[in-house]
Amino acid sequence: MSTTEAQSLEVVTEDGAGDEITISASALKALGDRMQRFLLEYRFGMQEVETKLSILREEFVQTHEYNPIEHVSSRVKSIDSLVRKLERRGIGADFDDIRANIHDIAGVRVTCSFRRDVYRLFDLLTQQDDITVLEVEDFIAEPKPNGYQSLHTIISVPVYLSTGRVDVPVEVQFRTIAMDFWASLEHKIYYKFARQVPDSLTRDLKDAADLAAELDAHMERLHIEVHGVPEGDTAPGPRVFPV
Ligand SMILES: Nc1nc2c(ncn2[C@@H]2O[C@H](COP(=O)(O)OP(=O)(O)OP(=O)(O)O)[C@@H](O)[C@H]2O)c(=O)[nH]1
Ligand SMILES: Nc1ncnc2c1ncn2[C@@H]1O[C@H](COP(=O)(O)OP(=O)(O)OP(=O)(O)O)[C@@H](O)[C@H]1O
Repeated sequence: MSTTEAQSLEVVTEDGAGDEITISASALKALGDRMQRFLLEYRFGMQEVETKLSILREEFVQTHEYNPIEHVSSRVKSIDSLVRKLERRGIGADFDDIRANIHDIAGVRVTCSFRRDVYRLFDLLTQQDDITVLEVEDFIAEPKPNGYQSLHTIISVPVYLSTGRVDVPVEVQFRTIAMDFWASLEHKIYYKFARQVPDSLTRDLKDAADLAAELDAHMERLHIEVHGVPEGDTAPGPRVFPV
């Protein structure tokens, strides 16, 4: 097949109907290449944040003999998930529109030991002078109605490419192990019920989130009883964020 040969593609739309579109193989390849290139910038932004966190973690262990990070996970949003979000928000498939409107294509999740570590790590990351904080949502101070808790921020990180500097938005979610435990299971339940969770289950999930928050507070109290407040810890909890 030549690279310019026209290809007929069957595209299945939301209502299950099939649309026929015709596209040349070279146009298809160019689109694929642009998409890869588009996502690559987000991968680099995500890697920058991962490196910053791993430096903080190592330095913490060396200096304070304490590791406030339980684990870090990250992902670049899949094309499927991105397309679903664009449809949900009524955004067209234009790269500039996607860049301007979707800020969680690169995502990093930092699971900390205790609530105070969540805020401390947030400060240590966001106060670095090559980072710009674009948005903060504190769902720990104000949990979502279903009980979801986490501290979310969208930060912009500079990435230096052969073509120059690009500033890449990265969503960073900070949470404790208990918050992560709840959110992971809730996510599974939510998808099991195709986002239509029965009311009784919603109430049970909220109760479970409250229990997780109590457990966090309890374990943190015990930790402080045994180890005291960590040296240099001046950021124990929620406050007004400068955004
Ligand atoms: N398990 C779970 N995760 C959540 C919940 N709310 C938010 N999240 C996570 O946090 C991310 C960002 O949430 P929001 O700040 O509400 O995001 P948004 O961009 O305003 O809206 P959406 O991403 O469309 O939900 C989501 O993509 C999830 O990964 C929740 O109720 N349960
Ligand atoms: N900031 C993040 N860091 C690390 N993992 C994440 C982050 N955000 C979501 N995830 C995880 O990545 C996986 C894929 O999530 P996906 O991007 O498809 O949807 P979502 O972010 O949960 O929802 P939405 O479509 O509402 O943005 C899920 O397991 C989700 O928990």
